[in-house]
Amino acid sequence: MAASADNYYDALIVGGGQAGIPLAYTLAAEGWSVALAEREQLGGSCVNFGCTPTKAAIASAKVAHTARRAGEFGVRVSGVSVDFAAVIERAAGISATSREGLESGFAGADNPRLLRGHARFTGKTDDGFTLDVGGTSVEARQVVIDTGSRTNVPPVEGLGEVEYLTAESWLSRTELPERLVILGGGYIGLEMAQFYRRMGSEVTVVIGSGDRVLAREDDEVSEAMRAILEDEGVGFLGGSRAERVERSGGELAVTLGDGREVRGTDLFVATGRSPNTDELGLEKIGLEAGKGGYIPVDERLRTEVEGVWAAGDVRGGPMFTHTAYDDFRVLASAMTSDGSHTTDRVVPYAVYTDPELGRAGMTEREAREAGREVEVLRFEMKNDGKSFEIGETKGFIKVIADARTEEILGCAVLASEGAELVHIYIDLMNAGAPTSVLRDAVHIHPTRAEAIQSAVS
Ligand SMILES: Cc1cc2nc3c(=O)[nH]c(=O)nc-3n(C[C@H](O)[C@H](O)[C@H](O)COP(=O)(O)OP(=O)(O)OC[C@H]3O[C@@H](n4cnc5c(N)ncnc54)[C@H](O)[C@@H]3O)c2cc1C
Ligand SMILES: NC(=O)c1ccc[n+]([C@@H]2O[C@H](COP(=O)([O-])OP(=O)(O)OC[C@H]3O[C@@H](n4cnc5c(N)ncnc54)[C@H](O)[C@@H]3O)[C@@H](O)[C@H]2O)c1
Repeated sequence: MAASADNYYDALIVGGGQAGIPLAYTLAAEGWSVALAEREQLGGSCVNFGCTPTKAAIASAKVAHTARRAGEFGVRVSGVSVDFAAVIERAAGISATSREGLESGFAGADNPRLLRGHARFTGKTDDGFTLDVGGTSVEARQVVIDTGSRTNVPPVEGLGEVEYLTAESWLSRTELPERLVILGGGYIGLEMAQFYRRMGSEVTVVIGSGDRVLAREDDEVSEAMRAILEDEGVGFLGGSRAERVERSGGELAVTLGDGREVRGTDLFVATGRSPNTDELGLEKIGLEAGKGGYIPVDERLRTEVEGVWAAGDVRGGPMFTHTAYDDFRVLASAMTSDGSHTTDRVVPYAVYTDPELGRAGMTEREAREAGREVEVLRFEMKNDGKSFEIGETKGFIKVIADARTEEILGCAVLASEGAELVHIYIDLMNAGAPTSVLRDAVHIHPTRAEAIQSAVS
């Protein structure tokens, strides 16, 4: 494919996120003329306010926590205190370094070319699409939508009149909230609850209509996670959504649907994410977003309009960096090769609390609902030698296996470094291997990988 005249491209990628950037380079290397439109910062949610800075901040929280526990290890550390502004500065710095790496890749490059500005469709041509990118008209034969998501602001009365933190804004708050109320008991709510608590804030999480944090997980996982955070002093209110917020004096009062009230100095809204598909001019090309604004795609990430593809958070389904990155591989395969790489995949994920929850596949509830005959295997981390020796005994491992074939259907590793350890199961799942492969293997002693083996032995 030949490079074309100015403002005409073989492919325009809308959004410089986790799928868009690698795809731009891959298509360009295949000889396509490629442009990537980005309205804010390269790297999207993950690099600029999501995975990268949250995990950097969580690392600071772990250091503070470990320093406070030093006495348990016979080490004297006196007067542990947190310089919150420095913690934020470190996290923001790590985020900036990652972003600058992406920026330098595009600097001065002609293919792929970086176009700055909001992109929206303006129409369809005989062999492609026209778009406006920050006031400039652009034409492309194929378009990939990778525009990510934003905080879903719930219909809570008074929310528009008060200041609140979100996933997008937390990095600009350099003063430690004294008493923080978090709306949402999902990934963001829990990770941030433990972070702020370890920094020194008083924290209350309003879970929402249900009573369980991480509502998709099995009851025992949700309950253990809540108990671990309660142990560190995080408060929870479940069973009712927040319905009204008011500021009076220096305080915020959050009223729940059942009349209960929780007060704090600050509010963090973490009630889910909405796809950035409402300002794309999809109607100009006859593409209709589905429920919740997500763009319906097939297993090769084709939308209903030929020549338009969607990747990452906007395509519905799992909203993670690693799934967005795998979407890039699906698209590269579909757009330039035989299309054999599809979204039929084992999807793992982790919640970066301490201990971490590493997860893959079905929960026990999902496996039973799917009619599978299951064997449930469980191992307590307190019974693992290495975990005992290093003082990281919280949590457990749960494996759901097919009772007949021993194939691993799902697993939950709620343990220190659980996000790393779970990969042993993930690789077996991808290989379609039975638990006997792990049972008969020799694992090094003492390691926590022994616990992964003990769970299935
Ligand atoms: C606080 C937080 C923590 C997270 N932690 C993790 C984690 O630990 N692990 C994990 O796997 N996932 C995590 N995620 C999720 C992960 O960040 C997202 O799933 C991932 O970034 C999605 O990638 P994407 O390519 O779909 O979109 P994004 O990376 O968000 O990229 C979309 C880009 O499109 C741009 N854009 C939008 N509309 C337009 C337009 N019209 N024109 C031009 N540009 C546009 C945006 O500015 C943005 O740069 C976290 C998310 C949050 C919010
Ligand atoms: N470690 C990770 O991989 C990671 C970390 C953070 C975010 N993410 C991604 O970001 C997405 C969004 O995370 P999230 O935590 O915002 O969403 P979530 O869907 O995980 O949780 C949303 C929570 O908000 C609650 N809620 C909804 N309305 C409410 C109201 N009015 N009052 C109180 N609570 C209310 C829900 O009951 C639920 O507990 C995740 O699905 C995930 O894909 C991933």
